[in-house]
Amino acid sequence: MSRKFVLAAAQLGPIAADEPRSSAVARMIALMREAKARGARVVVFPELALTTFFPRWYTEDPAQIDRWFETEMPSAETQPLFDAAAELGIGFHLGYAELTPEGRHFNTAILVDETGRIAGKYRKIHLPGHREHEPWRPFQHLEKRYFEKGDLGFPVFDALGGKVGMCICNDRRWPETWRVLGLGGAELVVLGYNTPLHYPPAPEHDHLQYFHNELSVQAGAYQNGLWAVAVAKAGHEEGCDLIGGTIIVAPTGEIIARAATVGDEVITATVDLDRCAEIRSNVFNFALHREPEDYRAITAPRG
Ligand SMILES: NC(=O)N[C@@H](C(=O)O)c1ccc(O)cc1
Repeated sequence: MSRKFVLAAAQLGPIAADEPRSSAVARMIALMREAKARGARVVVFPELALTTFFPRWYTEDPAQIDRWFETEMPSAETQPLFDAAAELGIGFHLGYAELTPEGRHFNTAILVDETGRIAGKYRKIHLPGHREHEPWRPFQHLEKRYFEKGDLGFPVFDALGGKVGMCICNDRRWPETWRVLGLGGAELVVLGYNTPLHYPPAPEHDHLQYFHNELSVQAGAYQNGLWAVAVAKAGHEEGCDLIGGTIIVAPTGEIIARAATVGDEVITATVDLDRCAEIRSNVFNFALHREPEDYRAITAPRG
């Protein structure tokens, strides 16, 4: 399989609380068709792409929470996305809230290959925000309340003719995420995000939200010599502004495609996985230049 292909990122605009899954899926199928028309082998959708970003609301009622979660994948409502992908012969990445048969809740993403097979699955490890109701905030960020920490590590999968790593949203801000994926051999990292423009604990940083997104993804790509795609759910959603800024980044750290709106939008770029060697055989040749003996502090257990 060729290691050079067109990658599409499909940014989603806001999803209303009362918007049915079927509507979000229809929007994604339209974007998938556009991606295919532009020659894409795979299309990357954001974190929690089937619903509104529900951790912004506090509830103590489990039923109110569980309605945002998927108990099967595909389900009757998401099957059309799988059918469209199989018909078009295109892979996709989808973030969703996962409720397991054992009653466990995860912030999850899957990678589906061109044949419709689930080739990879990841459960978010860095859960941001808080656990209890904090009424002083204009909106909540209750990921620590509604999700368990992921139990699948930072996985790298054989897909798209190469090695694909996965992480989700807040994970992108942590260098450890990227390094573990890089050490796992990832040549492309796919991730989605929901990032509010307003950061209530430090509003003086609001104007830096786009910058910090780019800084994190560009650094992760460059320092590990891999391609990265970061895809937003964006726009004014239930009174909360989410940043856009969907980007595709080369192993050199350069942004080679960028969304121009905060709505539904497809961006594409030609990705050549062989270009990882430009960095990985040189400045970040891990075998030659890494000095793990001196990195013990970052792997020490929490003290
Ligand atoms: N869905 C996410 O993981 N979003 C986070 C992030 O973008 O890191 C995040 C968490 C809390 C905030 O107040 C802002 C942003």
